[in-house]
Amino acid sequence: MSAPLLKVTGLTKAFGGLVAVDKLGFEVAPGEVIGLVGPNGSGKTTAMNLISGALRADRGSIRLGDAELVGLRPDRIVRHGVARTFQLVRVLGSLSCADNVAAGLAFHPGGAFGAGARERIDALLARVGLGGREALPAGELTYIDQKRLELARALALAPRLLLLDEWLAGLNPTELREGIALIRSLRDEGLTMILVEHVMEAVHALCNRCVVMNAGVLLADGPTAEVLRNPEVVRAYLGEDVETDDLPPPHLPTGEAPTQLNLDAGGQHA
Ligand SMILES: Nc1ncnc2c1ncn2[C@@H]1O[C@H](COP(=O)(O)OP(=O)(O)OP(=O)(O)O)[C@@H](O)[C@H]1O
Repeated sequence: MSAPLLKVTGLTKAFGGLVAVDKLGFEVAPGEVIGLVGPNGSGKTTAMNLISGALRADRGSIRLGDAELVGLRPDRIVRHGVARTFQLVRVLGSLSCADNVAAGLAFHPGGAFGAGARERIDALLARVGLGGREALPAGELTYIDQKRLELARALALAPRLLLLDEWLAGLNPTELREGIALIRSLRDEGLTMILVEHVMEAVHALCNRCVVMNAGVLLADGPTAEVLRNPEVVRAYLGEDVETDDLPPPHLPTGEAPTQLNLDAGGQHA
């Protein structure tokens, strides 16, 4: 494997007595797209927040290339090349779609402003399927289109590492297919990504490798199909009393309704 782009070591974050991320370690190679998966509350979003600097680690190291990110402010981490989307979309609702993307471009290392940014904004909006909506206030977009806009804003930062927190959640089957195709096109261009995702169809389609967390700790790290078949991983998702022979196949034909392994559904496979 080539030198990792991202190397996380001993990463730890507690909220009071709850250790949300506990000595987490994993690597991501340049151009790799990994799935960061695990049951609800296992620490995935906290790990993303630590990498993007929204939260400060108690201990451990996050290296992006030669740079140590722990201790840096989020805006510094952006300048090192980390961009993200949020589990609950955060767009600037009163600003136009174009201005939302312009806000991302302004933080791009080297910056891009005014007329010079116009072409890039239009291209980014078209890229995520929002061509022609430049002037529309972001708050008037549907939730799914706000997700697209948030992705365009993240891409405006020209990231080296893109963190997508459940970007494909809540899409209908057609939107999911489009969403997967869009992420795949970014992957084909060599963008390194971490996908926190419960939609297993997307994980199988996009991630060669998965890192699985459970109760803050790393449970498994390996090829996607193998890891998601791992009985320990299955038990973590579905509970101790599940017969692993009864499990759904690790791969679904494209076009089926999205499969979600989700403990919110009372331990059911929803
Ligand atoms: N700011 C916070 N303050 C206190 N506890 C928190 C905070 N953020 C997360 N937690 C707790 O840390 C644990 C891990 O949460 P986290 O959101 O990282 O899990 P997750 O794997 O992303 O879950 P989900 O799949 O449901 O999004 C949970 O028990 C959660 O309640």
